[in-house]
Amino acid sequence: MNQPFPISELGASAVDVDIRNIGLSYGTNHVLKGITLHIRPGEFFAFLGPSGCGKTTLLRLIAGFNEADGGEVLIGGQDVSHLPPWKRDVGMVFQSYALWPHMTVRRNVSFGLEERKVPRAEVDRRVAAALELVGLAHLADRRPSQLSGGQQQRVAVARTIAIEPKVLLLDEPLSNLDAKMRVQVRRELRDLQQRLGLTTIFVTHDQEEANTICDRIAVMNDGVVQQVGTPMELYEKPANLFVANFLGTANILPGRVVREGGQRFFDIDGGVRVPIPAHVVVPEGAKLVFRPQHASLTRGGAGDVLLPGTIVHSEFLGSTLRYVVRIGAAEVSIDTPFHSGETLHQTGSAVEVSLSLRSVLWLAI
Ligand SMILES: Nc1ncnc2c1ncn2[C@@H]1O[C@H](COP(=O)(O)OP(=O)(O)OP(=O)(O)O)[C@@H](O)[C@H]1O
Repeated sequence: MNQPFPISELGASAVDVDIRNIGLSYGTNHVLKGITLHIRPGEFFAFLGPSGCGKTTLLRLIAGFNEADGGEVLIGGQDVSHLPPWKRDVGMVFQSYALWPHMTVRRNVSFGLEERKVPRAEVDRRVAAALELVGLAHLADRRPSQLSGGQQQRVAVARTIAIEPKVLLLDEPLSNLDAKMRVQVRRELRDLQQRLGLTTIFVTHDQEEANTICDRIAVMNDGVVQQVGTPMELYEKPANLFVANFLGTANILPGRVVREGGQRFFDIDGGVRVPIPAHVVVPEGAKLVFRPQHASLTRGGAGDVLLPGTIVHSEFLGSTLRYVVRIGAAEVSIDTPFHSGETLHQTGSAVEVSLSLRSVLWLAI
């Protein structure tokens, strides 16, 4: 997929997608609860969230396959909320690929163009260009059953970009591929999207997939957008516990803020007390949250926050030592870099978990 891009000047006309206060219910099941998002022109954007949170429903709604109870969808500034799918200029790649089994690869790609009454010479040009772009020109005469999963996925992409959509919608396009193929195809998708400069929305429940290929991510849960940001923003500054947990591993210590003698403390459930410096803001109901790699283990060591604990489990993972440590009533994971000659702390030994206050997140639900 490294050929120069020969299809028309899609990138030059990249459009934005504006989703305004979208609501959708199936009976009493409120699947989308007032979703508002702005996807920038040429952006690779992900809807990320657990199964059932409403991502596919939202994607299908942008495509025109679902109708909202309220709200608007604008593509390139045009309100398409009441237009049928074929009038929206969007292309959707389905999880199942939905290829015609009895047609060759070439016919699968040309079919949609013929249906649209595109002139023959233009069909041939676009099909050749799309197949070239996904690196499948040499397999144009095969049928889908004679292709690997990754190749079938590329046919589905070729068929979609051949219609020259303004927006590309991808519904978990990698989920039917094995782990190795997923990594390869996701790179190809990113590369293709960059060369096309095509506004692309990608649905996934896999944080690694979203992190590696998308510019920005909307993290969704239960029909609500929890946070929008770049992968790094979401990881470093999660807005709440759900986002912290969904993107990477988060250690969560429940407890409560208490005041004694003019000083604030965070009493971790189970009896460990941490002083809270005056300048630190702790929201109502917050828990003490930190990433495994932001802590270290010391015996009488230094750190803004020192939490006494007991080693529950330890593992040597090559470059990293992973510990599970009991602190109060909770268990946390700590990853420390392995230095040559170092030995593991033994299970049952008393340690101190050392944290810098800068790496502590005070997050409520
Ligand atoms: N046609 C439908 N009729 C009734 N309920 C539906 C319909 N389509 C989806 N739902 C419900 O809407 C909710 C959201 O479904 P949706 O497919 O959007 O979730 P998702 O986040 O894409 O999940 P997954 O990752 O499992 O595909 C679910 O509770 C689902 O059961």
